[in-house]
Amino acid sequence: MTPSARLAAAIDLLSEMEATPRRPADAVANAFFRERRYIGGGDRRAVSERVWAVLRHWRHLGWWLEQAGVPATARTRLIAAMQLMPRPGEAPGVLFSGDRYGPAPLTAGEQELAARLRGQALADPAMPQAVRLEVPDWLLPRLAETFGAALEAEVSVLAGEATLDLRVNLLKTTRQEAARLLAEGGIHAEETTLSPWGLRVPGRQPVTATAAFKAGLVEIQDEGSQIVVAAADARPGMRVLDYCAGAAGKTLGMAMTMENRGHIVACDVSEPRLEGAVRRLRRAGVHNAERHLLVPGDRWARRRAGSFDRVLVDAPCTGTGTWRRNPDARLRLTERDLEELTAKQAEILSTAATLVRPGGRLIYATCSVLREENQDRIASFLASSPQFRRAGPEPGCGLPPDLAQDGMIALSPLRHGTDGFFAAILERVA
Ligand SMILES: C[S@@+](CC[C@H](N)C(=O)[O-])C[C@H]1O[C@@H](n2cnc3c(N)ncnc32)[C@H](O)[C@@H]1O
Repeated sequence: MTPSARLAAAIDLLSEMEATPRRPADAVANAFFRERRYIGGGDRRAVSERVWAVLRHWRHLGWWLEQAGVPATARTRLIAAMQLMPRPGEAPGVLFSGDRYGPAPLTAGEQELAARLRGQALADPAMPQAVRLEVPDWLLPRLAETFGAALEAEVSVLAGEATLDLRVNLLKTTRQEAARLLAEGGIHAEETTLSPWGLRVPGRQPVTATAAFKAGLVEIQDEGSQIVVAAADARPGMRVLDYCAGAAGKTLGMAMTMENRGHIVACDVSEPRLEGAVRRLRRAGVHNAERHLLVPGDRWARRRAGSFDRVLVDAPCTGTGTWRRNPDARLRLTERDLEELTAKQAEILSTAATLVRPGGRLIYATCSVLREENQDRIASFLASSPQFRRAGPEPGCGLPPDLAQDGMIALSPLRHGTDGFFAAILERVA
């Protein structure tokens, strides 16, 4: 594709995202490229990169368009992005070429906009703090409550780009051997500092195309998510429940720490997500796991009350800790979503708690950085559940010393280089 044709595709993709604002951007992009198989890998990456740069700086770009009195559309956002985040050798006047596959030439108004923004810095001192930090206005006070004096630094890193982390599957290989095999395929990974099973790959590399990935030796999993697996401390021979298992990201990790021995049940209310687990479990060589779809009125949980050594609740949450990967999620999140999610978290936690055996552990985790979903949720659960108390990590579970404070772990991209993750370790004492 010519640079102009790539820009035209970026305008189309961004327009589709604007037309379906509640849909995650990566789902829109996947569907977009599926319908346009003629767009090859390199072009796809270039188009996505341009669109994601807009998503990452959505509020900055919107602010500038508002100052210019120009409606925000896919075209105007991209013109603003080209002027405020210029790339060498690129100019809207040239790329909006009007040729066969390129976008229509700039209108007089768009030319005026381009001229007005040329040479301006993306961030302006007159911008409100929420715009500067690329967060919804209503959320800023909540983030300030979480991060205190570190607000600006923490949220700026959350707005950056994520690392690519792998969890080595010890059921099949060792960390050294996996790193060696990846290096043979041209991918040089470094050992993670917090997770004992992690490898960090610089930049965007095609890990899923490697023999190591295809053979189930490594799984893509953020280091923070691996730390949740360590906090769960699922050991060989235990009965373990992954209550919100999704496509089994953490089930895979726990099956590994269980050395494939004992029994693990992966539950979820979403059939497609649980379905997604099948291939991953097979690839990883896990054979101590079963899946269970939770349906309304299900008696499954009642029959298994008090029977699990470990219950992990990887709760549905705002995902504020994963904004580096999903910058568009910031735009979709509403106050109402947060209210609904905290209510759901409370309900899930109290049901899941009934499944823990006396002496067993309940691990509550989110990929959120908000107190309401994390520390406050645990405080309110403990206030109404005297049979549980916070517990320290078990020795040998793989967690670095001192990561947990009062049985709780709060990871952030700034302090730990991981996604924002929270985990609380609770023990059933009666
Ligand atoms: C954070 S995701 C889980 C991610 C998964 N554990 C992993 O590591 O890949 C939360 C999951 O909770 C599930 N969920 C939502 N409501 C639920 C409920 N009432 N009971 C159990 N699972 C629920 C969602 O379908 C979603 O898959």
